[in-house]
Amino acid sequence: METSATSTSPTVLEIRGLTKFFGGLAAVRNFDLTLKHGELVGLIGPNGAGKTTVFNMITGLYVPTSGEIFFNGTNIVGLEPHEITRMGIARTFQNIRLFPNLTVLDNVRIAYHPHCGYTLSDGLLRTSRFNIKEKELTEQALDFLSIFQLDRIYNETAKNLPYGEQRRVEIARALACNPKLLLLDEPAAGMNPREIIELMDLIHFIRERFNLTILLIEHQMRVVMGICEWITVMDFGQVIARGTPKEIQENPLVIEAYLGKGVTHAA
Ligand SMILES: Nc1ncnc2c1ncn2[C@@H]1O[C@H](COP(=O)(O)OP(=O)(O)OP(=O)(O)O)[C@@H](O)[C@H]1O
Repeated sequence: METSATSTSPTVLEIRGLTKFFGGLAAVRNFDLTLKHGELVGLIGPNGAGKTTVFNMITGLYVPTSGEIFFNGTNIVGLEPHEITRMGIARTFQNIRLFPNLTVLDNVRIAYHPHCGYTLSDGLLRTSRFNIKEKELTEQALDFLSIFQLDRIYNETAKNLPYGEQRRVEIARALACNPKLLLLDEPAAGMNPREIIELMDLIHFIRERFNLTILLIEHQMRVVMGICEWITVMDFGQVIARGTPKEIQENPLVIEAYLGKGVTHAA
């Protein structure tokens, strides 16, 4: 399978012994993962396996009970979500979290605002600096939208878009933060077959265009098996298998984890 990562690519993310308890429940236990620059890796497992909890710990929404998460060599455990975003980790959510009543353009412009270059008082007083910077921001956001072929619908209200386009806007907004690592949480959920094919092309495209490393949670096996170079499988909070898509499809522990729970689309 085509990959932009090689065995000598630098390590972007290294997770060691990551554990999260909610009361007596070990949602994630002793989780390890290493991502090399440019890799596209899948994280799969039955419902409740602990995948989103891993994402929530990487992005600082949950503080791990124990364990370490190194991003480009820095342990990011204990940092605030906005600090982690600023360091270069972006994510999308299982349920799309756009601002439904804002336009496509404004949804993306928001991602640029921490770097907008004007102060609150500039904004309140509508100074010339505010006007110049806002114009620059709009042009930058429109250029960015054109990369995703979303410029033609820049003025549409987000909630009125078809599901697949909302996902594209959400991915564009995540990339506007200029991340080095992108975490995608079930991007194909709710998509029709045509949207799924477009999504697979988009994920390949953004990896190359933005020189990204991507970690993907996905229940749609067609997507995971079709685009990921490596897959890690979780069940009941623990890693039960790692390997290539082919190895994972043939792994008896994986088949049992899925079939045992009545999910028949794993193989
Ligand atoms: N904030 C929380 N408080 C208590 N329990 C939680 C919390 N978040 C997750 N859990 C529990 O942790 C376990 C793992 O949940 P998680 O959402 O990480 O699974 P998942 O693999 O992402 O599942 P799915 O594929 O259904 O999204 C589940 O039993 C879940 O109920």
